[in-house]
Amino acid sequence: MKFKRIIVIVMDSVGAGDAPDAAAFGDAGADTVGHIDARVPLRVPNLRRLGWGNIAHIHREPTEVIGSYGLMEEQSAGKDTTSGHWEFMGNIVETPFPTFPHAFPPDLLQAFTEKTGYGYIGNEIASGTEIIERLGPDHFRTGLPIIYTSADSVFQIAAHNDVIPLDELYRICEITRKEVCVGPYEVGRIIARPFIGTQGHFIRTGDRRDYSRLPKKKMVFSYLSESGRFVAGVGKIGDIYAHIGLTESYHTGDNPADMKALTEQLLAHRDREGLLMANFVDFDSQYGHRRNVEGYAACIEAFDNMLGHFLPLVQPDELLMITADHGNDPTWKGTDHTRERVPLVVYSPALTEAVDLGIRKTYADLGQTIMDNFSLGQLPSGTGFLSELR
Ligand SMILES: O=P(O)(O)O[C@H]1O[C@H](CO)[C@@H](O)[C@H]1O
Ligand SMILES: [Mn+2]
Ligand SMILES: [Mn+2]
Repeated sequence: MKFKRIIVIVMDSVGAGDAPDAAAFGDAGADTVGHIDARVPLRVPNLRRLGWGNIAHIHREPTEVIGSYGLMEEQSAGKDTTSGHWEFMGNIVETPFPTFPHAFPPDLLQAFTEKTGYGYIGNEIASGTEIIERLGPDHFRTGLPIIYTSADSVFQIAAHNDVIPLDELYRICEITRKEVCVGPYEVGRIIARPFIGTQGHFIRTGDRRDYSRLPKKKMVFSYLSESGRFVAGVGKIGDIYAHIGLTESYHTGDNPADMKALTEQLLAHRDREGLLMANFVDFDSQYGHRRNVEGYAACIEAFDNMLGHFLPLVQPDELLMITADHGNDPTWKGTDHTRERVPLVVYSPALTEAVDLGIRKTYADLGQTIMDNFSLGQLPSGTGFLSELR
């Protein structure tokens, strides 16, 4: 069976239990959904209907399953958003992007100052909400951007909108992307982290921007758009794929805005063939990194509720796939991502059986399924599951 449109939703960081290689990442035993459900039994009737009860470690509830379901393992040498998303679309990241466990070296910071004209404060491994509160007074006093990183390959630049206007922050990030973080310092992403509010009550805004490094391998988006299909990204998708191969991009601020844009774009593309892909980032940025179990649980339940309104819109010539890019167990040590298998559920009203898709050996199986659906050939990695669907 083939479909006219494929819809991919990435629940950012919603992992389903430690991957076989989790120990190498210090994450043996991590389980984002399982540990949340153990603390806050999840009410997720729609995800259950799609098969979540068979793949995530959640409490039992009698449910009629109408979706096909499986787990996917990441092959890429990294557990960040970029490597996960690129692998979905056929680009396994073999050489890890550079990380800075001791913060950024002096020559890199010197280049930052020379190229952008700005000094900096910070230069730490930090959690973004914590560092802006701690360095807020310094930031206002000096007018300098706050620079920090994490276990991920990221160069994050935070600034209050009243200290460095948004356009200026974006300009600094663009220069950092093109001229500072180059060569051995070519990080996965430069991230603009604008915030507003007053000391003790700072709020990071939805104007965050991710500046991805350029992928060196061709991915599914390009095959699709070169064959005349539309490729519409919602949320961070455009940024994550460095805006390559997309025909349209709809940047959003939060999960409800993602669902609104996704719904609007689905309805707007009913006469076309192509791909609609959305990243829902709140799970990760608002709750996973903050190690907020209750908030994470509520966010999953709110997503499930929105999904309940979205599912009836999906037509028989459309295929919906819902997955995640890595874990971020809110009960785990630290504040970073966790190496986990990710859940995969697949739904179309045209399908009549709930098929167990098993444990997929690479996220690229998702992209190869899209390639097969549109007869676009074979990616360097990935085994499509289109022919397994019933
Ligand atoms: O603590 P905050 O600023 O949310 O940063 C987090 O967000 C980054 C990108 O997902 C991660 O690398 C992690 O550092
Ligand atoms: Mn992510
Ligand atoms: Mn993250």
